[in-house]
Amino acid sequence: MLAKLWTNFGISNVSKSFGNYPILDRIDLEFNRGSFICVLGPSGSGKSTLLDLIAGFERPTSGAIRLGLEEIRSAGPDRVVVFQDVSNALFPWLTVRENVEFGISRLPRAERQQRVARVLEMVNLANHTNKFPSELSGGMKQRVQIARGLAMEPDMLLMDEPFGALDAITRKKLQTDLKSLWEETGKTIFFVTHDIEEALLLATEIVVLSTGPGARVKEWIRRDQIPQDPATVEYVAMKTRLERALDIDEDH
Ligand SMILES: Nc1ncnc2c1ncn2[C@@H]1O[C@H](COP(=O)(O)OP(=O)(O)OP(=O)(O)O)[C@@H](O)[C@H]1O
Repeated sequence: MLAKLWTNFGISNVSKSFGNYPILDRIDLEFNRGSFICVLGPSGSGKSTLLDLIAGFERPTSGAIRLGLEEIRSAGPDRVVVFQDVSNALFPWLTVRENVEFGISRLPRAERQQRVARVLEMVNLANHTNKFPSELSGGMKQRVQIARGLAMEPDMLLMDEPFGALDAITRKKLQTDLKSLWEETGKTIFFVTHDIEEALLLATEIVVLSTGPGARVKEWIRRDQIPQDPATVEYVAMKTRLERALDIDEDH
C-alpha cells in the first residue's frame, strides 16, 4: 500500500457536543506534516475528545479534520493511539515481541520479524523481547506500546498523556527518547499533556484549550516562538504565559 501523500493536517472549525452539552467550540488549527503538537488545557476541557476526533473514534458535530484533502471519517492504521494506561493496552499473556507483532499479524512473517526487530531497537527494548508485561517496569511497558504503534508504520502517533503515570526520572528519559524518535522518524505527533515543561521540551506547536464547556483555542504557540533553552528569560516568560493560559498561577 502506498503511504498517503499529505503535507498538511487541518482541524477546520471543529465543534463537538455530546447531546446538548458542548465540549469543543470551533477549533481551527493547521499543522505541517512532521509537527510535534502538544495540547494543554484544564481538566475536562476536551483534550482527549479532540484526540478521539483525530483518531476517528468520534465524529465532529460540525467542521472537519483533514489529512491533506482527505477528511478523517473513521479510525485507520495511518493513525495509532498510545494511551496512558498501559495495563489495559498490552496483552499480559503475550511477550514483548508478540505484543508488538499483534497489530501487524497479517504481514508476511519475514517482514513482520524485520519490523518488530527494528521498532524494538528504536525504543531500546531489543534485549527484552521474550519478557512478559508483568516482568517490565511502567516505563518499559510504555515503550512496548509505542513500539507496537510504530510497527504499524502510521503517519501519525496520537498520544494521550502517555507518561502521566510514570515517575519523574522515567518520564524524563522517555521524553528525551521520544524526541529522538520523532527526529529520527519524522512522524507527526499529537500529544496531550498537563505538563507545561513537557510541552516546551517536545513541541514544535503548543495549543492551549480554554476551560469548557465549549472549549476554544486559547493559545496557539508556533514553532519559531517556542524557546528551547530553559536557562533563558524567553523560556521563563513562555512558561509564565502558558501557566496564565491554564490559570494554574492563580492557585498559588
Ligand atoms: N462519550 C462521552 N459522552 C459524554 N460526555 C463525554 C464523553 N467523552 C467525554 N465527555 C465529557 O467531555 C468533557 C471533556 O472530556 P475530555 O476527557 O475530552 O477532557 P480532557 O481535557 O481530556 O480532561 P482531562 O485533562 O481530565 O483528561 C468532560 O466533561 C467529559 O465528561
